[in-house]
Amino acid sequence: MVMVGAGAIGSFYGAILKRAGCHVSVVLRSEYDVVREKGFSIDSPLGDLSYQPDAVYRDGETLEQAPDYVICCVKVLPGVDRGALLKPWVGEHTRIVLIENGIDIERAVADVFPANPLISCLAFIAVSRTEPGRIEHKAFGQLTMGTWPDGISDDCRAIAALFEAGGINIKLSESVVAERWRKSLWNTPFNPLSVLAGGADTVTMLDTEGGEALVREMMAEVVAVAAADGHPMPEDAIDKNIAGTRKMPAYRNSMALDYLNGRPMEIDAILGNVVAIAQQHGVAVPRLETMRAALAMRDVQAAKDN
Ligand SMILES: NC(=O)C1=CN([C@@H]2O[C@H](COP(=O)(O)OP(=O)(O)OC[C@H]3O[C@@H](n4cnc5c(N)ncnc54)[C@H](OP(=O)(O)O)[C@@H]3O)[C@@H](O)[C@H]2O)C=CC1
Ligand SMILES: CC(C)(CO)C(=O)C(=O)O
Repeated sequence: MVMVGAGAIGSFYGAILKRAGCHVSVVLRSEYDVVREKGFSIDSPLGDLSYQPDAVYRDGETLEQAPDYVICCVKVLPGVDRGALLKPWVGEHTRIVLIENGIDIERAVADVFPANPLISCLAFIAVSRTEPGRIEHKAFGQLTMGTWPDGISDDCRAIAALFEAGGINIKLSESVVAERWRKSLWNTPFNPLSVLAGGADTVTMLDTEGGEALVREMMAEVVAVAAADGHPMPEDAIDKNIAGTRKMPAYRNSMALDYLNGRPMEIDAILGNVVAIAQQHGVAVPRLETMRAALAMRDVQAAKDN
């Protein structure tokens, strides 16, 4: 296995594969020296998952023998060409696995590797990097996965079995695109809203006057876009999402953490692509459009200020 991008998600799921007995290599950028020297230190309710990867590479190195699986865990950002990033590590028979948030994020990779099997995964986990090479896994960890654009191939079952052997619950889905819409029902409202509210957690967003109503309205827009795109959701999907979120302790999502740490945010993957699909289908999404424009302004201003 080669993990391309081993921040919070890549290093955590790399640890899981290591527990399953896999040979796990990582491709790193800023953390190359630290991880080469000390490995990853991972605090987790599953136990101490700290490990030394079998090999640590820099971006752009090459391998004599291509791996069976390349697992892409970088943020989905407009300036990041994931196809180019993966290229050195993907051979003729390599299966590509994405563990990343967002809607319609597979196409850019599939276009570069049309002949390689592509497995798309959604992570339901709270994990973050606290310092270089140090990861804090707070809760959850389930992966939902399927072959892109649909079906469950043997390759998909094989990698799912490895994650399960490492202690992770897996949901296999015949339609990973529908699963992305279901996750988007949560991420598309909550992630941008938390940023525009200055890094608000879930309890603040739901309990502030007008907060839950706004989240529900944004969710209704996502439901309408998903349905127009061929992925209708159950009628109680919004109620269930709100009730589920209310049961969780106050939680800051990955975009809120990026914002608070001055890192680029996945605005297009999580919100912009939903707005673009709404426009293709002629679905009105005034709240999502407003959020997208306001977040884009924040990004532009941050770039000017830094
Ligand atoms: N964290 C979480 O709880 C959750 C995250 N997700 C999703 O998972 C995905 C990954 O997120 P997360 O792990 O949190 O993000 P992180 O920022 O923690 O990690 C991203 C990693 O990608 C690396 N990277 C980026 N560009 C390159 C490059 N050119 N070469 C080598 N490495 C590169 C970064 O390196 P560097 O440090 O040098 O920038 C970093 O190690 C995102 O799509 C996110 O939305 C989904 C659910 C929960
Ligand atoms: C659903 C959640 C909150 C964690 O899995 C997430 O996707 C995020 O933090 O962006």
